[in-house]
Amino acid sequence: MNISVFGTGYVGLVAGACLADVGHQVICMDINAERIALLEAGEIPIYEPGLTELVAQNVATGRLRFTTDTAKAVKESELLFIAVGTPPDEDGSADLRHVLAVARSIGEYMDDYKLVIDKSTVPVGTAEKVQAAIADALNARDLSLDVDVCSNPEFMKEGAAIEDFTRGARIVVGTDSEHVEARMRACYAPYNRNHDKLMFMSVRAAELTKYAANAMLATKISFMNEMANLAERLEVDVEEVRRGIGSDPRIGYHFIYPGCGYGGSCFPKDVQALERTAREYGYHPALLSAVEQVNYQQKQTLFTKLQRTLGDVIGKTIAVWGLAFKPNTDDMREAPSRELMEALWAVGAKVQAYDPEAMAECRRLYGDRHDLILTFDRIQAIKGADALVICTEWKAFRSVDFTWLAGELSEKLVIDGRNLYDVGDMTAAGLRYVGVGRNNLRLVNATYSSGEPCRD
Ligand SMILES: NC(=O)C1=CN([C@@H]2O[C@H](COP(=O)(O)OP(=O)(O)OC[C@H]3O[C@@H](n4cnc5c(N)ncnc54)[C@H](O)[C@@H]3O)[C@@H](O)[C@H]2O)C=CC1
Ligand SMILES: O=C(O)[C@H]1O[C@H](OP(=O)(O)OP(=O)(O)OC[C@H]2O[C@@H](n3ccc(=O)[nH]c3=O)[C@H](O)[C@@H]2O)[C@H](O)[C@@H](O)[C@@H]1O
Repeated sequence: MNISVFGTGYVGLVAGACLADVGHQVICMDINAERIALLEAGEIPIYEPGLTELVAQNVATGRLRFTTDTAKAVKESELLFIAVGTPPDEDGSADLRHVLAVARSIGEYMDDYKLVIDKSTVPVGTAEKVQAAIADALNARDLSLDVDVCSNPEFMKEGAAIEDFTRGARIVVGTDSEHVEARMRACYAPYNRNHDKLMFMSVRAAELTKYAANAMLATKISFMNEMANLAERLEVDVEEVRRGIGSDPRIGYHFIYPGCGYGGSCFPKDVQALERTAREYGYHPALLSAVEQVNYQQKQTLFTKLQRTLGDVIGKTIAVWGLAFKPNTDDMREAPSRELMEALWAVGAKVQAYDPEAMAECRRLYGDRHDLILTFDRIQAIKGADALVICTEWKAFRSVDFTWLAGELSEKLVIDGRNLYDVGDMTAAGLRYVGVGRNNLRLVNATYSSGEPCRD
């Protein structure tokens, strides 16, 4: 099939490359000329495991092409995927500017039937707005052409995006048209061989399914972070509780890892946008507000724990391991590391940071500043530091020589935002170790008693 994908970000580029890989003819279009030039030169603007090879292979076969030419992308394909960003607007709702700009361009350039597929995460009712924007542009040209709009939300995770796209649990399509159903079945047939993963539903249900999925996952995380904060006060190790509840298949082990708060480009913005939608429709979303509130509080936990254990962080040098919002990506959008570093800088502390993939992104975000040193490796980040804080659970951080670490850090303090280590091993090496919900803040600081203040 001839497919165009608008937007070559995490979703558009992965979707485009995967669809080309199963035999479709794909054009990836972006208004960012620099990005397209990079892609045409064989460079990938983001870090996503396996993507460089997948793009190269499919460009070589001629099935994957890049362009900044909107008219070409509209005219040459029947299936038009919209995969542009939907960032939060000032009031927290999803900003549909980019989605509707693509819709207008489709109406401006189409000259035969098109099936428009909303892959971006968009609020309930957006497909109708996309249809209206296309119709307006067609009217302005005095044309009446058939066009269908369906919803096909994406559930991939960064760092495992190719695997998720090609072997995801389900493919949700919102449509009430038999023709659209047939075309979408044909498009996804290569991924649908073993069992039927395609789920057809109403357009509005598909749009809400995407937000409900992200909100449910964010709720699990905030719930577990709340348990961690409680466990700390009850002198319980939350990791034991995690194993205890995860073993119940009704709960499961996924997304119950306590930590320093969820980040990334989606959970924060999608929970906020769903909350906004609820309010718009006269419903008070008590649970969603609490999920957000717990996460806001959790993102401060690393700095609070540092302050509580060190007393004062002014003038200290803090080593930070992990800058990306999660492992296997270079994405630092809403990353807990940013909250920590900005809080440290505000009180006059220095940061020595290392991340296997996000160093360039960190430099792009913060530029050259005297209180940020990006080191060549994780070892260099420790040299001359007073304490270590772990923000991202990259595999390479899992095995460490604790005795060496205790010898290097002047305060012998490790704040572990991802609970990577065993409390006993760390203390045996002479380290003061503070995890999240690990019942050990009291051990490292006798003055700690009342816990962190609750945010109203
Ligand atoms: N990042 C992720 O893992 C996932 C994201 N999503 C959703 O998918 C959508 C896209 O997300 P990302 O790929 O992360 O965004 P992104 O910000 O990485 O990329 C968006 C791209 O769209 C381009 N763009 C903007 N306006 C355009 C236009 N008029 N025509 C063509 N290109 C245009 C931008 O230049 C940019 O390259 C969002 O709605 C997001 O919520 C859904 C599932 C996973
Ligand atoms: O809509 C989206 O963009 C995507 O959002 C998430 O994917 P992503 O943000 O890439 O990454 P996740 O693995 O879900 O992690 C999100 C955040 O939650 C945190 N997390 C995750 C799991 C957990 O148990 N604990 C926890 O704190 C991670 O550290 C990270 O900061 C969803 O998992 C995807 O299904 C969805 O498609």
